[in-house]
Amino acid sequence: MTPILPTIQFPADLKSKTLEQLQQLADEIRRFIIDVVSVNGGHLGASLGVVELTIALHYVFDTPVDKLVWDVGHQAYVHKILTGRKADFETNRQKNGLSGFPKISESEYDAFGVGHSSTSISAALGMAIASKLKGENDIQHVAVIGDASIASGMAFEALNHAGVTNANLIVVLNDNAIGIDPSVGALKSYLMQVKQGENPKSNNMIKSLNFKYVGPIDGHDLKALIHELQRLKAKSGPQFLHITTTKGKGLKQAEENQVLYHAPGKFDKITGDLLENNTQKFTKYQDVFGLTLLELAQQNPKIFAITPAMPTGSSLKYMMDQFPERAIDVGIAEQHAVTLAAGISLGGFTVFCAIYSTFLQRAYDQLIHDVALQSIPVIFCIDRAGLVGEDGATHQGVFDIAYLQAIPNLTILAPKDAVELRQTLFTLQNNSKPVAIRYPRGYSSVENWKVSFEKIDLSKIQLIKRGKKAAVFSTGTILENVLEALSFDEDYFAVHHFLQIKPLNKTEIVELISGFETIITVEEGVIKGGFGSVINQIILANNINIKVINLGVPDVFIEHATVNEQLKQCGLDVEFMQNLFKKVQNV
Ligand SMILES: Cc1ncc(C[n+]2csc(CCOP(=O)(O)OP(=O)(O)O)c2C)c(N)n1
Ligand SMILES: CC(=O)[C@@H](O)[C@H](O)COP(=O)(O)O
Ligand SMILES: [Mg+2]
Repeated sequence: MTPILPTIQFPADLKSKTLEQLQQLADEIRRFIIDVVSVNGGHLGASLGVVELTIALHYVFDTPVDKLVWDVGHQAYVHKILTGRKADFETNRQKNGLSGFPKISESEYDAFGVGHSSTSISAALGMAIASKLKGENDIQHVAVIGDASIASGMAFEALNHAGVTNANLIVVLNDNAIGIDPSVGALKSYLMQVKQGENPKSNNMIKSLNFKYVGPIDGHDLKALIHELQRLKAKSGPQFLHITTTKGKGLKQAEENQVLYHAPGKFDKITGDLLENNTQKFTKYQDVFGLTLLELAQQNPKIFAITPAMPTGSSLKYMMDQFPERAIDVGIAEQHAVTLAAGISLGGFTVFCAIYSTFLQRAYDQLIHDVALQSIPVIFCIDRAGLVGEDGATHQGVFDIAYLQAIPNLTILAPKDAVELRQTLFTLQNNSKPVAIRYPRGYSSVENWKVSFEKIDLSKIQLIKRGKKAAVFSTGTILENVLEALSFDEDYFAVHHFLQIKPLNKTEIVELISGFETIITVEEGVIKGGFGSVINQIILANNINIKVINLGVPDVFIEHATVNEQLKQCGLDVEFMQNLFKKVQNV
């Protein structure tokens, strides 16, 4: 058989192909994605599940004039391959390479930038409303959204709005019955019923929101997909196509173990077997959190824990397996998770709410209005805080210190290592105020982190290294880089670790600073409004005449690359810091 993929650069190249050729193309694209992702890593299962859908969409619609908006965008590899980026696909998620998500600046075919979920219907509806206003009545606007993402508040808000418009919006629900972890909630059972034909058409929830509903149809049946999409294209107003697909389709292991193969890392492209990660250092921070919380929950029946859709990613799964009544996944619902935590806390439980730093951005009002304002002692376990690597700008956990800093009543903690994270979790069990603990993506370099529990003084500023002339004020795990960078120094630089970023004891800090010529603050978060900014304010308010250097993430979005490359870009790597320290010391 002559390969089809080499003949395809852009969607226009699809139009002349026969159904059989398009089916062959689907197989070739699957092979191509498996070949590249097995070597580079990245999101696998979601893209393998939408190969036929993506071909059908680009075959039927006239992109980029018709707008195609992917939800989350982790399933858009096929879309990238079909829209002029096949040759660059090997650079996916690498520095200066393709982004792992659709991005307006990368291609005119990427109608909307994504990474966080449940935005697609709002964005596509907005585009559809704009098209109507401009009299562009022939343009279609398609949002492709998964079954886990459509259960989120934003998606519901958009459906509710779309139903009272005459906008040319087509929502394609890609229902594979799983998110990263198994989908949860009542909507999941509803979709199940619809698929099993148990739900009478008159009782269709989507229809009752004024959408024309079609489905469910087999999302791997190219012929059926093309037929339905052609029909929908010719109609106007809000329409809804429900398709069913298999996440990981085409790679046996990915189909059978969908959670693991959501983003499996490197694997054998033939067998699908995962390859060992040789660079791995001891235990992931998420496991230090998840396994410690499990131990605490075994001892303390008052502990309750919540994750919005990341049981595996946050390692809350350990507690969920043993205590399903006290550890729950609420789905992609960060806002709900935060307010729910407040409610359960008021009911007398010690609530740990595990959220990635980047996703907590969604729940800022809930943090302020529902938790901090009422000083409800929820414990936020902020995972993936700092630079996250290949997911890039949409997923960086670099804003939390700055956005939490502004909230009264809230304590912010950033442990220096795995042991301190463990002891912090233990210490906080009887806490009476809201608190946020931030810890990074990736591995701890401490091997024996499972030490006996001990209460620690959270607010104590820790003297890590003595020095006479300059002081480094560091917070969080970036301390490791600071100490490595200072390996040359005997007693010029003092190093202090701030486990507690907020509140700070101003008098203690003023005393600490006195006697030094230079202060260098270091944090793995944005400089503007971060830890360093607060130290600067104290220095200014107290009229202290001292040289100050703030290290942190600069005022730009940090794109995809390895964490080490990103640290370098931000001047937080060992080499940069060492050169800086030497310059300060004048050696
Ligand atoms: C606001 C937000 N919360 C959490 C995530 C993490 N996340 C990425 S993909 C995903 C699951 C999406 O499931 P679904 O919509 O069903 O798509 P599928 O992966 O099954 O194709 C989650 C929870 C996110 N990207 N955005
Ligand atoms: C697309 C998405 O939002 C998630 O799949 C995310 O990439 C997970 O990140 P971690 O790999 O840090 O769990
Ligand atoms: Mg899904």
